[in-house]
Amino acid sequence: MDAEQLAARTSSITLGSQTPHKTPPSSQPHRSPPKYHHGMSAEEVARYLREYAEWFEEDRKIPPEPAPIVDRNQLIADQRHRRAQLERMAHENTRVGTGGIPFYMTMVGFPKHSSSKPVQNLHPTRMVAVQSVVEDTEGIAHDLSIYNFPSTSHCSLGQLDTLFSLGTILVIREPTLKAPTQGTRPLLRVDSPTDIIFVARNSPLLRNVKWKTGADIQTYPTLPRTADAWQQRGNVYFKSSQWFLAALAYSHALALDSSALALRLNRAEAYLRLQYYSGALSDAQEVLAKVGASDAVADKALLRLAKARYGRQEYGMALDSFICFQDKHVGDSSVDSWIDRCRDRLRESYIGSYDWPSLFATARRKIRLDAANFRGPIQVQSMKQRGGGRGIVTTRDVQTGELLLVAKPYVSVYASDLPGNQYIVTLDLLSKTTREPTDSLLLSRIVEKLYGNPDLHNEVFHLYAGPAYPRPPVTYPPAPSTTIAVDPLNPRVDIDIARLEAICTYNNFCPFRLDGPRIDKQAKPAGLYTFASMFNHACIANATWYCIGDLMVIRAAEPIPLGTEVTIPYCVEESYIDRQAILRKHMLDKCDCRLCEEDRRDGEARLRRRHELKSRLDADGVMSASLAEVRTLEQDISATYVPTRGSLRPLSALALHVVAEKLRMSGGARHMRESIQYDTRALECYGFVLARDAGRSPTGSKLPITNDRIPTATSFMEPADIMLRIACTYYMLREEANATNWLKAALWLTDVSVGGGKELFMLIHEETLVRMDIQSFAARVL
Ligand SMILES: C[S@@+](CC[C@H](N)C(=O)[O-])C[C@H]1O[C@@H](n2cnc3c(N)ncnc32)[C@H](O)[C@@H]1O
Repeated sequence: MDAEQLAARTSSITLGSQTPHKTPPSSQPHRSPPKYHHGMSAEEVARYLREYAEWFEEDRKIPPEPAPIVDRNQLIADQRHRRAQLERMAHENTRVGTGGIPFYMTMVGFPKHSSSKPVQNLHPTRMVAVQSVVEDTEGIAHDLSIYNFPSTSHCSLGQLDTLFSLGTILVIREPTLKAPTQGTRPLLRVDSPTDIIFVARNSPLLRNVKWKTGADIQTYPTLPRTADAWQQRGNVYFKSSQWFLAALAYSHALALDSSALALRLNRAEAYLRLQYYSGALSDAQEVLAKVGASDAVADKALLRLAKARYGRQEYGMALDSFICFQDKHVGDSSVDSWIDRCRDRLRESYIGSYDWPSLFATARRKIRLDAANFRGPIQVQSMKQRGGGRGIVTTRDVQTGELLLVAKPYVSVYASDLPGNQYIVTLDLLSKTTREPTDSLLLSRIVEKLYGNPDLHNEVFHLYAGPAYPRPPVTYPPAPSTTIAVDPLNPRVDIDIARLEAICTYNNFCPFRLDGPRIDKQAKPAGLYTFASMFNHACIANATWYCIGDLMVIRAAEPIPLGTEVTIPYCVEESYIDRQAILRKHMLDKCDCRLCEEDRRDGEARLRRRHELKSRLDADGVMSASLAEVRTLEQDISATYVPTRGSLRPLSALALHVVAEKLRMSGGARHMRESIQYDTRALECYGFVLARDAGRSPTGSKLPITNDRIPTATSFMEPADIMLRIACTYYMLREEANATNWLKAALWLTDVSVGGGKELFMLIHEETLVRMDIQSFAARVL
C-alpha cells in the first residue's frame, strides 16, 4: 500500500494532535446499565434484554461528551493483572472465578456508533474479544476490545503477543467508545477486523505524528526491518501451522518488496491453508502474470491457483488448471485425485447425482464434507407479503422426494468447534433471546471468511437483515464479483458488523445432522446457508430439509406445481408454544400454516396445558411410569385437542407411541397387537394416511400408508422409527408379510426424505435395526 492509498483509506481519520478531554465527563451521572447474572431463566433474560434496550436507547440520546481520562498507569496495571490471571489459568489448565469454566457474556444486535483513533498497543489479552490497552498520540489511554479478529478465537496469549506486539501502531476505523457493563471505565470496542489497519513505523502516514509519551514504548520488541527477515519469520510461523501469522509476516515483507514472487507464492499457500481463497487466487494470478508459463515458480502458482478455484467452488476452471498442469508434466500423477474430485463435483452440481451412502459414512468421521452445491428446479421470486420480500418458487412441476437444493454452508459451527475452556453466553437484543454458544463463533467465522474472501461480501450482505435495514435486492444470488486481493495489513472490505449480526439473527439455521447425535447436549450447531436462506417457513411445509455432515439437503415433501412457493419448516416442535419461541428467534411472529391455525383454534388454555403435559412426556422417567399412568397421560394430551379438529395432532403422536412402547414392554401377544394399533394411530396423528383408509394407494403399491406426500409436522426419523417398531412387532408375532410391508414403508419414507435407497436406509437405521434384532431380516426382505 502506498502513502496515497493509505491516506485515501484513512481520510476520515484525524491523525496528530487532538484536544485531550481534561474536564470531567458530565455534570450529571449517567444511569448504569442493568446487570446480567449467569443462570437467568429465559423470561428473566427477555426482561433483562428489554431493560438493557431501554437503557441503551436512553444512553444513545445523551449528547457526545469527552470520555473521562483514566490514569494510563492504572489501566496498564489492571491489564497486567488480568493477563497474569489468564496466564495462571493457562499454566494450571484450571478455572478462575467460581470454580467452574470461566463464563463470559457478550451482546449482539445493537447499533454500533463510530468515531476514530490512531492508537498504539500496550499488552494484549483475550476474553471473548482480544483485550488490550492503547494510547493515542496525546498519551490518552483506553481499554480496547477487538472482536472477531481472524485466528484469535482459540489462540494462545503468545500468539496474541505476536499479532498485537507491544508498541504496534494501529489505525482504527469506527471504534465504538462503549459504556462499560461492569465498572465505570468506558472502553474502545472494534467489532470488525477490517476496521484495523496495521501501520508500519516508517509509514509516511506517521511522518508528522508526535507521540506525547515518546516514539517507542519501552521494551518495544525488535520487529524485522527487511523483507528477508520478515520472510524468515513468516516461514517459522508457517512451519508451526500459524497460517495467519505467516500471512501477516509475508504481507509485511511484500510491503517492503512487492515484486518478490517467492513471497507472494508463500502467502498464497498460507491463504490456502486459511481458506482465504480469494487472496490465494489473486496472489497466484499475479505471480502467473509475471512469470509466464515456463518455470517452477509458474508450476507452483498454477497449482495454487487451481486449488484456490476448487475452494471457490469454481470446479470447471479448477479442472482446466489441474489438466493444464498435468499436460505440462506427462506421467506425473500428483494431481490425478484433484482431477477426480473436480469431475465428481461437476457431476454433483450439474445433475444432483451424489453418492449418499458414502457421504453419510464419511460424515460420521468428518462433519465437513467435500461436495458441491446443487440447485434443482427452483428460483428466487419477489414475495411482498414475506419479511425480506423474497421466497422460492418451483420452475416446473416437482414430484415428492425430488431434490431441490444441496448446499454447503457459508460457515457452520458445531459443539466440537467450541473451546472447551470457556463458556460464552451471547444475548441478542434483536430477538430478545439468548443465543447458542455456537452463534458467537459463527459470527467470528463469517467475519474471517469475508476477511479472506472479500468478493463474497454480497452473498452475505444481500440476505435479509430485518426492517431496520434497506430491503435486499429482489434477485439472489448476486452476480459473482471479481477476485479481490487480500492484505491483512490493509483490509479492503467493509464488514458492517451490526448488520451482519442482524443477518445471522434472521437467517441462522440450526443444522441437525442425520449422521450425528439427535440432540447435542453441549450446544446446538449453527450455520449460515446463504441460498437456503431464501426459503420461507411453514410448520406444515411442502419441502423438508436435513443435513448429512454439514451438507444441507432440501427435497419436495409433496407434488409441487410449477410456480408454487416452496416452504421449509424452520422447526418441528410438537408444542405450539415451543414453536413460537423458536420462530421468535427467526424473527417470525406468526405462522399461518394449517397446524398453527388448528392449534390457535384450540385456544390458549389448551395450548398451555398441552405444553405442560409435553414436559411430562419428555421427562426421563416416563418409560418407568406404569402402563396405566402413560395411558392417562395420553388421554390428557388427547383432551387438549378440540374433538372436532382433524387427525393432525403431533403431541398425541408422541404420547400414543409411548403407550405402544409400554405395551410392548409388558409382553404378551394381546398387548403386542394393541401396541400396533397405538403406533398406527400415532402415524395418523403425524399426518400419515393409512392405505386401508384411503382405498388403494395412488401407485397401487402394497405399502400400508399412502405415498403421495411426506408429512412434515416432524422429522422423518420419528415416524420411520415407529414404522420399524411396527415391523419388529409383526416379526415377533411371526407375521412376516406385515413386517415386510412396514419395513418397506420405512424404506419409502427414508428414501423420499433422504435418497440413497436401501443402502443408505440400512446405514441410517443401523442402530435401531440392530436394537430391534431385525437387521438381517430387513437386509433379506428389502
Ligand atoms: C431466512 S429469511 C427467509 C427469506 C426472506 N423472505 C428474504 O426475502 O430474504 C427469514 C425471514 O423471512 C420472513 N419469513 C419467513 N417465513 C415467513 C412466513 N411464513 N411469513 C412471513 N414472513 C416470513 C421473516 O421475516 C423471517 O425473519
